[in-house]
Amino acid sequence: MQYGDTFTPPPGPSDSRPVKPVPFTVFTVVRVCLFESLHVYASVHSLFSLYQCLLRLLLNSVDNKSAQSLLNKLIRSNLVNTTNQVEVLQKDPSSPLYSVRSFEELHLKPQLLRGVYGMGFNRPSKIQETALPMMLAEPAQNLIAQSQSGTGKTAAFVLAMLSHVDPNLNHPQCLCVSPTYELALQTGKVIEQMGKHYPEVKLVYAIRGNKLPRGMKLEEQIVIGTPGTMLDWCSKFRFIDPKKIKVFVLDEADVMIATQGHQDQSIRIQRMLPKNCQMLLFSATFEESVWSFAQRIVPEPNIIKLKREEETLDTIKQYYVLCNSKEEKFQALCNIYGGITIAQAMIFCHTRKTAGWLAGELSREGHQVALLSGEMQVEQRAAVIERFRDGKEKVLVTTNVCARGIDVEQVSVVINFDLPVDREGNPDNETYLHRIGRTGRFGKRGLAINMVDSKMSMNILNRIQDHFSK
Ligand SMILES: Nc1ncnc2c1ncn2[C@@H]1O[C@H](COP(=O)(O)OP(=O)(O)OP(=O)(O)O)[C@@H](O)[C@H]1O
Repeated sequence: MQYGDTFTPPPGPSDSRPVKPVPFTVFTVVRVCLFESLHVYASVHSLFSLYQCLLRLLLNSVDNKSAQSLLNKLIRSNLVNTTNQVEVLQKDPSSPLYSVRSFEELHLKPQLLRGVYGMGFNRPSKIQETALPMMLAEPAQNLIAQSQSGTGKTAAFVLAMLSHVDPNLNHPQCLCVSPTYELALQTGKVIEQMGKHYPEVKLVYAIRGNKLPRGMKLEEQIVIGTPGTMLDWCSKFRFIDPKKIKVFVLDEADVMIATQGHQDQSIRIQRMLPKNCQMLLFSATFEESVWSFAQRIVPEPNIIKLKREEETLDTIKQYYVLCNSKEEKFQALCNIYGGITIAQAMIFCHTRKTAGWLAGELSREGHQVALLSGEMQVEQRAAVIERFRDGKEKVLVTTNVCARGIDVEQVSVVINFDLPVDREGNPDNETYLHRIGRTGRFGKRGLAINMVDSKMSMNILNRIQDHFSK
């Protein structure tokens, strides 16, 4: 058994965004140094422990208890001090959570400021402090924005929508298009939480299953949904008058274009909107295809883009475990099961079949796991995610259906039981990034474990490493 630690020091200050650095006070430097030393100690210690744990597995002295207790230590050391860590990261110019401003300085409405603080947000993240002034400017400015998974994009555009809405007008004014039913519901929840003290603003979901009577005109100011239903509501059923829309948000653009039909539907919605409607597009990754889609849909945009090496988060440690077969991967997983369930874990498989098999085998071993895969009804999928979010299940076995956007704060471990590959068997770098981004949300520490079972999968992992230069 071998391990690969891809941890590299955080990159230097980014020049890709117009952020003014603040002078570091002695106090800040001392705090950061102290934190970093503790962090390095914890990392070295953790690495050593993981190495031992993996070595034991290799030597086939599969001693469940000690392997588990070592991994437990590793994971615990990654779970402590998260609040402190977020605070430190928000003061570190190289962090995506860095901020020189407070929410007060962003001139939010008082009701929204209360909503933000009520959610426990102390300071904006980099994407929030950079994007919000552009999104709230008059006249409206368009934006194409990239930021790493879990750095606060959703919160940013939700704030923008809530800021622009006129609560005295009872018709849709903001449309937000998400690639999946689950993501639409999740964003809706953020709108509800953030708009808690702004009850005049109402929200409706344009998602499959939400059937409205013919001829109805919506009174809610914000509509959030998936592209197909949103398009029907704007054109076929005319529940929405697209000419009255002020803000159009396209979330997870990379996922959107990966789904058959979503790209065209989004473009058709956009074509119905007035010229002065504000267009906002967000994505965690920007391959060439996403980029050209973004430019088609967002005219004259402001652009916030990351450099390639900034795409992965340094708060997520990435390892790999070498095995020889699917069964060996399963055995290795059983050995570390106690560790991964200290908090919550997501296990990604390439196919529904493997996910079903793995969930079945883990259950037979007496482990309590949840299974989420594409063939389930959307309502069933939402219920599984809800149970997982409430912590009723500690482990979720899934396919790529859950790789993107799902925000469950307590996920501290992501396991790639199968590495992500595209239809041609090439590494799927974007999916890799989205999968590991389910952990390490907003500065929390996370662990990603990749299971390698052949020369071919080792080659794929190496290519993923090369792609991100990490
Ligand atoms: N300023 C903030 N302070 C503290 N927590 C925050 C802040 N902004 C967002 N969060 C929290 O961080 C987590 C990730 O935020 P969010 O879902 O907005 O990120 P995202 O960039 O949209 O992620 P993804 O790319 O995976 O969709 C959420 O749990 C959110 O509540």
